[in-house]
Amino acid sequence: MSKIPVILSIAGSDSGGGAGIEADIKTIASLGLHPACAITSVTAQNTLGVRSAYDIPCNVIIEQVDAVCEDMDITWAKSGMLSSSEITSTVADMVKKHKLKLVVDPVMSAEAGGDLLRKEAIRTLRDELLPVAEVVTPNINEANTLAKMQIKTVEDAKIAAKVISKTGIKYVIVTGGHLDASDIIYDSCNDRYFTIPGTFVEGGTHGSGCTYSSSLASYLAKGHSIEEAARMAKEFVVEGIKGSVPVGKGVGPVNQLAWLLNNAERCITINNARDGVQLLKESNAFANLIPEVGCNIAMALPSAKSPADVAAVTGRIVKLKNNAHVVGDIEFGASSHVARIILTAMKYDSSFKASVNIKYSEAIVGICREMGLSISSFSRENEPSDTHTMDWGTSFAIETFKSIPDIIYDKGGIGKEAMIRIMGKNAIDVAETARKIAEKYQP
Ligand SMILES: Cc1ncc(COP(=O)(O)O)c(N)n1
Repeated sequence: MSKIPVILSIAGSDSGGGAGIEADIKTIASLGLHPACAITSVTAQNTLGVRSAYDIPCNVIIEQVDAVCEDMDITWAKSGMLSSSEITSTVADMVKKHKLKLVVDPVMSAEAGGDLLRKEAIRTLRDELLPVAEVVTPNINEANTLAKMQIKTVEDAKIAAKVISKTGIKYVIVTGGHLDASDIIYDSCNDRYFTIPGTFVEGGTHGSGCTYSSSLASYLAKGHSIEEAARMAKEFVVEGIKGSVPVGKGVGPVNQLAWLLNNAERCITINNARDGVQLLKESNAFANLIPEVGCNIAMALPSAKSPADVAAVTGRIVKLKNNAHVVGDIEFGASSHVARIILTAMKYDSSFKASVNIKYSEAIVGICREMGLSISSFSRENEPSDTHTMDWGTSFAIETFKSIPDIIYDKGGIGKEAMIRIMGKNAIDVAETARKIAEKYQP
């Protein structure tokens, strides 16, 4: 059995389940690593703010860290809420004792309101904890406090990162949720900066700092460079913010499982497209249905919004010596034509996530009719000038039929090959239909 890294989170508990230890455990587990934890404070908290906090006695924090470090092989840890100078100092001692590589999230207050750090502990954080840590991940407000600055621009954030690095820490990452959404990394060993670009996204952000720092520690534990880990951690948080669901009356919590679920959906979708392609490849007759321009089979993610969310064959499927020849791999964003057809159909019925285009002939349409498939069509001559043919044509055929038909065809136009599209719920279904049509077709 191969071992998986264990990440130790030394942080406070959020009874609301959005931030703190609860966020860290979900994040680390989602990334396939084992989360261990040492609780520093128990907060009575919800999405509206912190009601109270009970600090765990230092000896109990020490016992928790000793217990897991003496048993498990732990290299990377992260710290979150360390409310007092004593707790901060204790954690610094434990980091040294167990030779932990530490990512520090310098938690100071809860986003929804409530201080989580006593003022006098800021000095201990700066003087004792940062010198023994690897990375610190302040947001703009935290960077202002640590660097004693008022950051207004990305240039200011760079200066602040360098100021904070004077504590002796290797990397300072100023997260940019308040500036232009990019994150600034300062590497003090090599005196260089990296910028991780980003765009603002809508969604719940409670727990975003905790989620970022624990995903960063996880990616570092997996062996990624600081730049790679920071890019991937940002992506993890962005998916969590986009995927957040409101669970209270205040600031919505980041959904730490969104990244994992999206990944699972992507695997399911790619595998389905791959199985569909395999069916077409194995069919002896399918090559006879391949149009001059080639064909593609595509399968969309359930939440697909653009061709980037649709898996298809990168170089289409072409006819080569009477065989179906698959050119390239199956990837997201590989099709624009078939992807647009699916995206349009999904606006009417989101369960129709797949399509394959095949050659048009009256005989083939006749076979479809005999097979009992529902059929609709559009004519390129009627297309308004300001539209995209596949968006308009698919909509037209669906609206005339009053639901999504199995088959949408058009007879082509000047320089445009006539085409049939098979519509379906997944790539295996549409490939099966294509195979059955092919078996009945005598070219
Ligand atoms: C126990 C604990 N740790 C950290 C945070 C900060 O998270 P946020 O700033 O998103 O509220 C929190 N609210 N509670």
